[in-house]
Amino acid sequence: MPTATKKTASRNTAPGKAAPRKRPATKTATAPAVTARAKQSSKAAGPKAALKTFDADALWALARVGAPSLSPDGAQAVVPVTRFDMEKNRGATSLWLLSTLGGDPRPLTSAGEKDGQPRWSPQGDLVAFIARRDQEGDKDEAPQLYLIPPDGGEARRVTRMPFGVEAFKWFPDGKRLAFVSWVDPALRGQAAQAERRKAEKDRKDSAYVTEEGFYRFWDHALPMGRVPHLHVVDLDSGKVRDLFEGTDYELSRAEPDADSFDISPDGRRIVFSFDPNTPKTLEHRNALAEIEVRSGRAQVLLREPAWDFVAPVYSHAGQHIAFIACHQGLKHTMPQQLAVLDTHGHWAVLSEDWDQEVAAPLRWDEDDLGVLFCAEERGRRHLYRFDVKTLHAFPLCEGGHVGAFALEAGTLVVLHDSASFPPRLSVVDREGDAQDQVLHRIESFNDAALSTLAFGAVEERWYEGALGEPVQMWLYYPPGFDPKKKAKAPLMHLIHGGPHTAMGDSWHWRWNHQAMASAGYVVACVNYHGSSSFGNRFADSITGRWGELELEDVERATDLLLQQPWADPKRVFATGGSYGGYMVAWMNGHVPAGRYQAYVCHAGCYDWTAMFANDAYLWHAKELGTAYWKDPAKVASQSPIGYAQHFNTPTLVIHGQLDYRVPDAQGLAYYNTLKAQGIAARLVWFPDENHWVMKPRNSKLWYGEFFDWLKRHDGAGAGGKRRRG
Ligand SMILES: CSCC[C@H](NC=O)C(=O)N[C@@H](Cc1ccccc1)C(=O)O
Repeated sequence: MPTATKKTASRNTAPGKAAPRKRPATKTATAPAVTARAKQSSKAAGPKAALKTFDADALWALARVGAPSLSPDGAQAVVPVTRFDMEKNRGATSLWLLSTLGGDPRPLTSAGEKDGQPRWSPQGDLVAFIARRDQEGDKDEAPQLYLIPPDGGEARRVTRMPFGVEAFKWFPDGKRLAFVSWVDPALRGQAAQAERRKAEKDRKDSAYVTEEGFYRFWDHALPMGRVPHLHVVDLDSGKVRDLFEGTDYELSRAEPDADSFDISPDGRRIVFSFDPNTPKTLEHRNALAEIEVRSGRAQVLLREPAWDFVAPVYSHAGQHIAFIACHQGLKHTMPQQLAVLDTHGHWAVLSEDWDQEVAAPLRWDEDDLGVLFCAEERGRRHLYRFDVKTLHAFPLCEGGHVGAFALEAGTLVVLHDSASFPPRLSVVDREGDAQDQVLHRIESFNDAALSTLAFGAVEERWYEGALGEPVQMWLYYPPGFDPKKKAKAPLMHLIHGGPHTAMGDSWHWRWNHQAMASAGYVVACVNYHGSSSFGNRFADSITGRWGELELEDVERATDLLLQQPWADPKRVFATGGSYGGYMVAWMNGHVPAGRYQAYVCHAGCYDWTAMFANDAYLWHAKELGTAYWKDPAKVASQSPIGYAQHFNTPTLVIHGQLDYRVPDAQGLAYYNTLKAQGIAARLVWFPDENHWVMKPRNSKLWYGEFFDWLKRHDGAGAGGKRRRG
């Protein structure tokens, strides 16, 4: 399994359409030198050892490999690796060094610390990373920047930012770092910020008071009165300068990361994306500005009210800036496109004729004639090189799912996963023909564990969905599934969120398809109308009529699957998270009793009017086609709450209190409504989880509750009847 040389997923062709364009097959080659660690472990597993069931424990026992950074010569990669301890209910991230030529991995920092976002210095002599450490009795109150030589030694703390460090990049001279920290924009100097930090800490009252339109995000309140500024630290002196001090500039308040700015190759300028509007909202369109590092003078490079501009990166020659442009003024679902700005202020969208969404980060190829980025395509995610002259996108590495990449001195490394293996690192062989794409594995952190586990087959299917249009569905089968066997198999829809996301041949740490299939279910993931990766028309098709086409797509899939001889009509379930949770609540109000034996609704959207309490309240109004005060009936007609009188199916409702994307009142209102009507329902409410369940023990409980609920309603009883809770 871990060193598979072929794709696990088979595919059929979209009905009424030409076969998907021919693309190179991905092959995975064994790394030039297999590590001793991998050798030992596969020996321990033994060729005939019985394979174990892939369950929550096995899922959490796997190492989680993060995005790589390459040494300037491309010979080594540094990566964060997180391991969890179910017993202790926590994880630890440490940094590992991997040779891109083959060889044993080497720990750079020791486990027990949360060391993240490693970046190799341009000279190759240091690795910088962000950590919160207790070093020689000196404990960080917030994450700080650290440096460590790649050949070992102690890590050195380089910042003591009162409010911590979020993200950073190296200056080309290797002597400075640019980084993000949230500060009070009214104050000057680090001492004043430190005072402010103390005042925040000593505060005895606790109210959050604001006049901002954007004040909470995902699972946290934004700092009151503080905003993200770009800073520079000089590594020799430790001196820190706030580049935005005394200006109105700030980076995005929605988790500003290292993609929101870039340093010019001569180190003199920094380009960044910012929201030029006041007050800020999550829905504003960003502009691009550039700051001269020495003088601190900033100027707006590009601002177009109808466009959102993010993720700028300089070309190697410094003559061009590639960035992501999204024409939201035209339509809020417009795709993110690749654009380039030159030194004369001319800019152009390059990927206009390419019906795929460009994802950050962007990276100029070494010849400055192409830009590398990842993009989804029909339930997969590939790494592309977009040629800026021919405007042609060429896949450099096909997923599965390519999550991240790094390029240095001709060495291209990808972090990629599939339905059958978690994220792993490989070197992409760029020599030769793409038809014969070869990946060289450079680590084997999970190979031993995976070799002891049973995984089922994965299949891509196309069928005629709503509007008579082709719809893609992925089927994950239980290990050893034999369609010819007499015993019937239960069927489970796993409905994705978004709605503008997609499920496919990828690994999922929270809703793991294989873990669900391993429990005996044939898991169906329908990429319903509205899903991303099938072009803008498909994504936009549900605007103003949420629920309608998606339901038809799911229902048609159920019809199709129930025709299979192996399908057990008494054990049909639908589960989903977030927008997928919305879908199962919608199904409860629209599908006749008995069709599905039970639902699981995780963090589901239930009432689009009350959803105005969430952090993205302006976004769903656009998706629904109106705001509730303008056309309450239209909003109600797209809300499951409007169909409560038709609810009929037992439902497990799960929600986290720290969920600001879909506030837990949504789940509680749904649960209370089911209870009030005497419909079987169970609530799993986490006081310490957000939109996702992130803690090992909570996740294990989640899987247990999930499967118990389906088992309890698996058709032996009164399918279709209302059941008393
Ligand atoms: C700028 S907000 C993006 C919302 C995002 N959708 C992506 O397609 C999302 O978080 N979706 C939630 C569900 C949701 C839908 C509408 C409003 C709030 C939440 C999800 O499914 O994860």
